Amino acid sequence: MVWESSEIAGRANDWDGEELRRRFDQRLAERGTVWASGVWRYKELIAPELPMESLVTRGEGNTGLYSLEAATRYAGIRGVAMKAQSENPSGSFKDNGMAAAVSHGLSLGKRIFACSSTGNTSASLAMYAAWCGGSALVFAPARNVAAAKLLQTAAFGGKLIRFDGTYDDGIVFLERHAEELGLYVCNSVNPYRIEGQKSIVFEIAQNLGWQMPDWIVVPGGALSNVSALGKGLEELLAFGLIDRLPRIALVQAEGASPFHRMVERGDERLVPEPKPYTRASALNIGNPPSWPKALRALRATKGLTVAVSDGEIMDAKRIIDLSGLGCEPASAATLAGLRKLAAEQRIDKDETAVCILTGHMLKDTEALAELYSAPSHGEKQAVQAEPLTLNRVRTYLT
Ligand SMILES: Cc1ncc(COP(=O)(O)O)c(C=O)c1O
Ligand SMILES: N[C@@H](CCOP(=O)(O)O)C(=O)O
Repeated sequence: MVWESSEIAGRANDWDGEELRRRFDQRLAERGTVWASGVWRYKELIAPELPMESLVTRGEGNTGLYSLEAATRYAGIRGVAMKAQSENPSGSFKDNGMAAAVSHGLSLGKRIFACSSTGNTSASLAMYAAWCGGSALVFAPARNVAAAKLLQTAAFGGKLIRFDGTYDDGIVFLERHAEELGLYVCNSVNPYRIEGQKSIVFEIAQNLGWQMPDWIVVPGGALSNVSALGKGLEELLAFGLIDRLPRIALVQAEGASPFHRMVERGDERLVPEPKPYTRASALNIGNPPSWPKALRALRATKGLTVAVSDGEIMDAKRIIDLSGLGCEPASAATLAGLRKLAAEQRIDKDETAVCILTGHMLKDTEALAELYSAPSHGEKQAVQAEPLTLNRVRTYLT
């Protein structure tokens, strides 16, 4: 069973917030056990019904929360911190939700897990499937995906089926055929993905001594993450673990922004984008399945949406990369969006924000090549085999 927020809130009396806080703090020290997982530490709020023996963990979560001076200056607000989900074992935020979905599948006796993916969901799924001795079947678009993510998926033993179409087409296929094929679907249409991903805001709250920033900024594609973070925040408040809700800012890429357009127009229904395209390939999604949940999250937190161009995304990525943290393009949409929202005075200069850095910089090596392989310091070719001389080195110090 998966609880809806209202049911969770209704059960708030079953657990005392103080007692939960004490347990969660105590479990931080339990290294080497399942409680050390940044997901299962919060089991009571994620999947209380799952038997302990079906819980899978690769030590997901426990990711860093970093204040970034350069990002703060770039956004032009009081303070910006980055929650580095890139530090997860497969290198993206997907691990938080995938640990929960695969554990639920195992509890039902499932062994063949499947997903449609632009590459991060599949890498995460393949990793957990391998870890628990199951197998992963992955549908991935033939174009506009980052090669490293699919190689990572294959390296974990995932079986890849590349197809002509987008993530959205893969989801439609799974909806039609998963049952007859005996596949356990681990996309974020699976509610356990959302339950697991809530732990990202649980960790932020715990990290900050149960005080929240003014804003949580998240990139949006399929809209699973914004839905999960909104649900998690509502639950933290219902259990008395935090005393006020931060607002959510959802950032989409202009070429794949059907949800932002819907919110901007005040529509009640999402009109899918048939040919989504953005350089931030993880966000190439035109028909996000979780849009009703995302709308709820936005309303509950008095949130807002914004769309940014690929140029703005890549510019913000440089700031994050050169700060020493690094991320893939989709994650940099957060900082690009924050800067735009501050410039438009929709976010106050005196406010603070935590951006969810969803994926590791090595996930998209094509983006790294685009941004950084250009010759620097007047050298014709950075990789040319020139002799190493003092004069040459000095040009790099100017
Ligand atoms: C790195 C990265 N960032 C952001 C997103 C978007 O998250 P969501 O699809 O949950 O909206 C994805 C893909 O889902 C992703 O892989
Ligand atoms: N970027 C995602 C696409 C969304 O997938 P889902 O896990 O929310 O279904 C990916 O990495 O595939």
